[in-house]
Amino acid sequence: MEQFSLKSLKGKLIVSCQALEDEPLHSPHIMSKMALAAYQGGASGIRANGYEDIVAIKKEVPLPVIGILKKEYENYKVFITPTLSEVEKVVAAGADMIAVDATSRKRPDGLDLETFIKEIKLRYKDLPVMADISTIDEAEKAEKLGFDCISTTLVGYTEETEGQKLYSEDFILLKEILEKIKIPVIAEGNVITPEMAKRCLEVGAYAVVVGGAITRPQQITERFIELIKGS
Ligand SMILES: CC(=O)N[C@H](C=O)[C@@H](O)[C@H](O)[C@H](O)COP(=O)(O)O
Repeated sequence: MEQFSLKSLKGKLIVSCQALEDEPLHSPHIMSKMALAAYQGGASGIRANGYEDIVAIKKEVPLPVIGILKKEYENYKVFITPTLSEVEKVVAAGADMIAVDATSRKRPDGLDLETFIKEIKLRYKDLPVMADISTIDEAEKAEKLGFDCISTTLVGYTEETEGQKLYSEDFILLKEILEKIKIPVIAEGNVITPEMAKRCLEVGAYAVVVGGAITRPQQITERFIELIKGS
């Protein structure tokens, strides 16, 4: 595959293919087939978690992979590619871009975000790095620190943004971030319908990531159940 360029994702759908250990579809083989299905459906990129899943997906589809490694450290809330050790594994797996937690929360290795991104850029000069954020302040900081793009992945998943959904008030937070940020802003998190994905792009998102609504059948089933119960 030719050298990855972020431009290939402009205006496009990225499908997140993830199943954690406690989920029924947890398996690199299954995730690689999910990625293949997403590819056949027209996805332009894949977001994937963990060394084995990334390796399997890279073998299965000719699409760029945004790699992460979710790891929980005791007493820390940061879990998406939290330290350089996880970064190293995601890069070794062959990810075309990596995504890391870029919130203002404390990191398990004690590095501040500035040192963390500097170190990543020093070690992997040409590797694009996506900042997973939850607030406008975090997006602004990430842009200043030299991240290549922003993703709204953590909106609603930090203390500060608890209860918030990306789609709240017709994507108001996304619009506010877009007003302030010049680097590409990717809409991600709780985009659960094709209409919502379209709306993200309409308001100016560079690309849109959809996960559970495509690749987590338990979530899809729950949505049906929620609607039909009581009928
Ligand atoms: C908060 C968190 O852990 N987000 C993760 C980040 O990689 C994934 O579990 C999500 O599936 C992904 O962000 C896409 O979002 P959604 O599945 O809502 O379309």
